[in-house]
Amino acid sequence: MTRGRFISLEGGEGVGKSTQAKALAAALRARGHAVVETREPGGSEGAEAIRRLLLEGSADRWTAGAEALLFAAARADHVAKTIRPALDAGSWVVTDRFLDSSLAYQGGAGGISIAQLRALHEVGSAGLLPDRTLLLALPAAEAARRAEARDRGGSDRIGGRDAAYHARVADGFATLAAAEPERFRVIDALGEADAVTARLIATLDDL
Ligand SMILES: Nc1ncnc2c1ncn2[C@@H]1O[C@H](COP(=O)(O)OP(=O)(O)OP(=O)(O)O)[C@@H](O)[C@H]1O
Ligand SMILES: Cc1cn([C@H]2C[C@H](O)[C@@H](COP(=O)(O)O)O2)c(=O)[nH]c1=O
Repeated sequence: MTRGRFISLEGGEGVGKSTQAKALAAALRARGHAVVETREPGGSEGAEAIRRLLLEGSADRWTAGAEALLFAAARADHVAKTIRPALDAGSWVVTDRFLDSSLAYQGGAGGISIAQLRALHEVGSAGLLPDRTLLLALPAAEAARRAEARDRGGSDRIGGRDAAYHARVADGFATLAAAEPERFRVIDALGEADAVTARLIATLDDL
């Protein structure tokens, strides 16, 4: 059995990852692939329970270190219970966020070192990386407009952090993409959703 392909969608709040994860999974299925569509934090029973701990409650519920550990623990369960079994069965896996979200949010924006976050990922998930990471790029004002129209002021613990935090997240993603051009593709997320999906699909030809 040929191992499946592992694709992650990344980017800040409101850039269209969830919309595009669904559309990309549908487009891959239409091409005859078995596809598992998943998300982080979450994607397995244990990780969905940790998601609630991470995204609900007061802003100061966790220290920065505890938050990083919880994301790594959720990812370890997600990888063991959902991602690796699907890849081993030959399915494509499309995930809405993965390790790079921890590197950009808890690392670039939150102050935990990238080396420590990668070490946690090594312990929890044996360092598994996507075959391709699609970073959706959108001007901050448009991303905020879309997120606001969707959430109507009711954002979660992390989405509700201030604009300076989210600007550091965006810078963190850009730095990660520049450092790993083989794995990352930066996709213009402006325009109609269908046009964005076509851009995403075009970056997967070699896989
Ligand atoms: N190409 C698009 N043009 C206009 N609106 C869009 C487009 N893609 C998605 N949206 C809308 O923007 C909002 C945010 O999209 P979505 O939830 O997919 O983003 P996200 O990156 O997953 O956000 P978050 O990380 O905050 O959950 C949704 O209301 C969605 O319907
Ligand atoms: C995986 C991951 C996520 N986050 C943050 C990013 C968002 O604010 C939330 C998830 O919400 P979404 O609507 O499902 O995108 O969690 C993070 O800070 N670190 C991570 O590793």
